[in-house]
Amino acid sequence: MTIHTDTRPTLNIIRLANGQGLDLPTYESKGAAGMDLRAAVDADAPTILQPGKRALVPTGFVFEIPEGFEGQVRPRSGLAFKHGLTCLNTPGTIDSDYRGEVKVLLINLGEEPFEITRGMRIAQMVIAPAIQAHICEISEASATARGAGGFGSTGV
Ligand SMILES: O=c1ccn([C@H]2C[C@H](O)[C@@H](COP(=O)(O)OP(=O)(O)OP(=O)(O)O)O2)c(=O)[nH]1
Ligand SMILES: [Mg+2]
Repeated sequence: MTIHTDTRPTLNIIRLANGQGLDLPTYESKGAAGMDLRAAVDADAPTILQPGKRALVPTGFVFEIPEGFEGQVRPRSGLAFKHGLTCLNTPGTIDSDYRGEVKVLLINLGEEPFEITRGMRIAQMVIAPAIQAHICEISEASATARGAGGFGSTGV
């Protein structure tokens, strides 16, 4: 017998005035890691992103990320592949104590202007565990086989 229990954390979200009528963020498949975020730009005034330019695109929602987790805002590969559209600060970090509107910092690395219309799925957000470390200054780092070797020190 299989006992199914829903162990997913709850994500409370608050719809803002500019989010009225927008679909909620959605997991587009059963196993999708990220929920797609939609552009809450004005329906009558799409954002035109010129090549090389960036824009902070509103999503229309406040997300109450559960304590012990973060939201990671990441690009959608289809938009990146087809149009060169990506998130400049990827992954964007949404703190669990942030109570402002989640926004997506998009940049057009393609050759053509890109039109961002209302409701367009512009990015995705992954909910991931995030722990805070106890930060403790000490005088000397402990010895390891790697030591200070990095940046290719183990070869190719
Ligand atoms: O893509 C992003 C990245 C951040 N944020 C919001 C949520 C996050 O909790 C807050 C702060 O982000 P971050 O710590 O990356 O920016 P900062 O430059 O360090 O700003 P702050 O001094 O406010 O922490 O901004 C977004 O809406 N979208
Ligand atoms: Mg910060």
